[in-house]
Amino acid sequence: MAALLSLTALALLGGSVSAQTFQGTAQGGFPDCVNGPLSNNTVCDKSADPIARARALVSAFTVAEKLNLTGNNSPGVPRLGLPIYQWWNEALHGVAESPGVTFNATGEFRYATSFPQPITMGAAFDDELITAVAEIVSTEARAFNNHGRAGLDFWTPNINPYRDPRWGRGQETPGEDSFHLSSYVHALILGLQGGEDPEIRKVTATCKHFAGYDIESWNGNLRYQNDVQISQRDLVEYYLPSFRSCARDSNVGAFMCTYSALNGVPTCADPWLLNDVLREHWGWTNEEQWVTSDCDSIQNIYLPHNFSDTRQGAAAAALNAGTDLDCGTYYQHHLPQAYSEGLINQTTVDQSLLRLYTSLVRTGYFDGPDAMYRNLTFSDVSTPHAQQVALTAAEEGIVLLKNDGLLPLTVTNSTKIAVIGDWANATQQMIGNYFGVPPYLHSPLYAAQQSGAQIFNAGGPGGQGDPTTDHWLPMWTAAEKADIIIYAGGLDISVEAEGMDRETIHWTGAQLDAIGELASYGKPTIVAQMGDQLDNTPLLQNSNISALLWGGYPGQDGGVALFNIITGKTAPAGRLPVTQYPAHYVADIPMTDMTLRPNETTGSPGRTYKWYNGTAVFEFGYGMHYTNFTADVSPMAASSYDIAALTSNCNETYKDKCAFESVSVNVHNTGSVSSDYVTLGFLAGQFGPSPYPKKSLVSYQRLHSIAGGASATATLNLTLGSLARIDDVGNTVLYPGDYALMIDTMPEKTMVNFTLTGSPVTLDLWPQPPSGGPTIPPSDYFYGGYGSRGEFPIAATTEVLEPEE
Ligand SMILES: O=[N+]([O-])c1ccc(O[C@@H]2O[C@@H](CO)[C@H](O)[C@H]2O)cc1
Repeated sequence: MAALLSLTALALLGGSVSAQTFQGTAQGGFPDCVNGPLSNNTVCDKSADPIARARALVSAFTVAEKLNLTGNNSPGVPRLGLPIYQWWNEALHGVAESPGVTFNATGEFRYATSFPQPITMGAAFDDELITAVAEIVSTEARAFNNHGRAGLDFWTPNINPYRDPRWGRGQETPGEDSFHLSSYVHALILGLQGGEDPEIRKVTATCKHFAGYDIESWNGNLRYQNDVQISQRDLVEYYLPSFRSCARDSNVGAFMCTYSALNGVPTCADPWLLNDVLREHWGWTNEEQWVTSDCDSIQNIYLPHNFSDTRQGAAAAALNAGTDLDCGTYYQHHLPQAYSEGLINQTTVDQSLLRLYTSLVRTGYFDGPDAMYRNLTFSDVSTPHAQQVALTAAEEGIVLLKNDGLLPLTVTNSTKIAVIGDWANATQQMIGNYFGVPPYLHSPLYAAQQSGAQIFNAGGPGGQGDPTTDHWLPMWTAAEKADIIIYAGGLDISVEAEGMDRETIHWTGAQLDAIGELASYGKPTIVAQMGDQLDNTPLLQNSNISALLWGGYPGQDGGVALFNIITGKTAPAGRLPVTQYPAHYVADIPMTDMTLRPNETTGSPGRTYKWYNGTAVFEFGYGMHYTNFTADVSPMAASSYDIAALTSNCNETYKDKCAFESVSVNVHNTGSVSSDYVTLGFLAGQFGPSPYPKKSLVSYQRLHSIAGGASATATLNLTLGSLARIDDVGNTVLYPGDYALMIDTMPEKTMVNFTLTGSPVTLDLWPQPPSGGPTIPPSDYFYGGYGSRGEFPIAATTEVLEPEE
């Protein structure tokens, strides 16, 4: 009879299998490659090829052991001295609490650096910053791993584009633009994994959620159940580029599929998506890189998707499609049955385990105590450098949206400032979701108090819905005593988070009432809008509000960053990474409409800056400075280019990666304040299939500290892919037509025109799904069979089947 072991029992097993074990932690330490049972196995031979090493290990497992190694709670193989291993580790914006990551209550490893949420770091438009952040995260992750407090793979980044302003997890992403996401994620993976293709991978990053996942719970549509309908054109143009960047261009170690189904097929059971697109079309290797399910999404293939009639059928469908690891227990429970029924074979199981263990080999897991990164300790965590980068990341991501000249604020000992609002004394709010324990949390109030000014503080109106006003009096008292009023408020993760989409993008609760009354004092008033975007129209229309800043979730030093910007210690240069829509947008289009272009039949006004046909409150890319800039583009090499010549001169395997032109942009600071400047390059033109995007971001570069009166040069590298558009079936095509390159936004600072001549050329032929596209009409967004068995949800079991030997 097969024995059932509880996870607790499995965790205890670690003590008997591992050379180094860490009592009370989720990880089992490293295998003993010197004296342990594996010491003569090739997996312990550092000079052997990583794949051969992993293959030797996998061939030492029995079938029962193999099947039991397919869940995130890996029990290891005690008889071989293979320790338990927890694959589920998180590090969205710093090493984060998760099943595989544990923080100590006191002493060493009680904290890790907590950077801003990606939505704030996205606003920095600074890829070098992102690599620097990721290098710190991976260093700290390694230090945690060395002490049994984290694994070696991390389920980050979340790079689903922030398509709809209601999405509760938009804060986890760098924004709405697919080119921006692709560039950002490349920089991030470089820092997390320790290079393009390092001999020893620092940590394995995981691009999630592949693909088309961006609804939590909206109008009864749950993420576990949704069957999103996306055309091939929209997939290639918008939903997939960031994932292509991960797989094809950044060599990321792992992917995660989604809870939802895409065009009728749950993504974790979709061989077209996981094999034809990911592995074959994007050249993601078969032996080294693995796909994990989302947590319990294998179970969702059975229910509520009803994609398989049996539980073992659901598990087999996922494994056979290319989902190598189950975050959950469905594989461990049901693959034995699937195996005995012949639904899966050993070759497929071996392939998945080979991918998983090659990834551990690549991180030096079997290389002993002298391996690279093993010397990292708690002294490498939260270093002065890490603290500085966390502050810089927050400063770079803050966006100035309105300023009548009040900012930067001069602060002296006699300045009287009221710091009011639900975010005035924000601590935990600043780090959003997927957090660890930060070394400190410096609130706006803390930062204001450090400035030497006289500070009067009051909490806010209870911004997320408190209907009472009996605690409002301190707001008026503080405002009356002060000369300047700062209101810090907005959203927090009590209303936007995983499992929770928003219904409104209005300011929440009674905040507008409170802000309006504060502004009516007639004193200079500044609003810091935190959390994700809200319709700020009322604040723009109120002439008593002098300045408005957006800060998102700015991390452990967010308050200091905000105050540094307000006082001009640091000049603002962040740009909105998403469109700020008017509040009626959410009534104009259901969240479940995945289409991007305006549509007269459905009434959709379109999505993102590329297609929205209404008037945005603030455009994607908007951001003010404390100075003025001009930007002049150097002439292109030609005014007309022949498509045939461009493509025949291109020797890349993937033609869209071929260089087109490097455009120099001379940026001149015409004011007196030293400031960063984000150079955004957009391409526009009426070519390819209509309706055309209004413009598309094709390159960006953040220039640093340009002194007043000085100039700096940005280089915008354009590729053939920058010029291409996507046809109706997803092919990437270069079309003849008139093109315009624009710098900056609102208003464009400069424009260069050029022409492409000749016949269209396909740069990338898209692999069609077997069905040839969506089978469900766009009006029927969701799978009809939801809950038809009446069994959903099934509680996840905490027991793991240990098959017989
Ligand atoms: O059961 N839980 O505690 C639990 C917690 C988080 C959770 O979310 C999923 O797990 C994350 C794994 O990285 C994915 O990004 C997210 O979709 C799914 C399940």
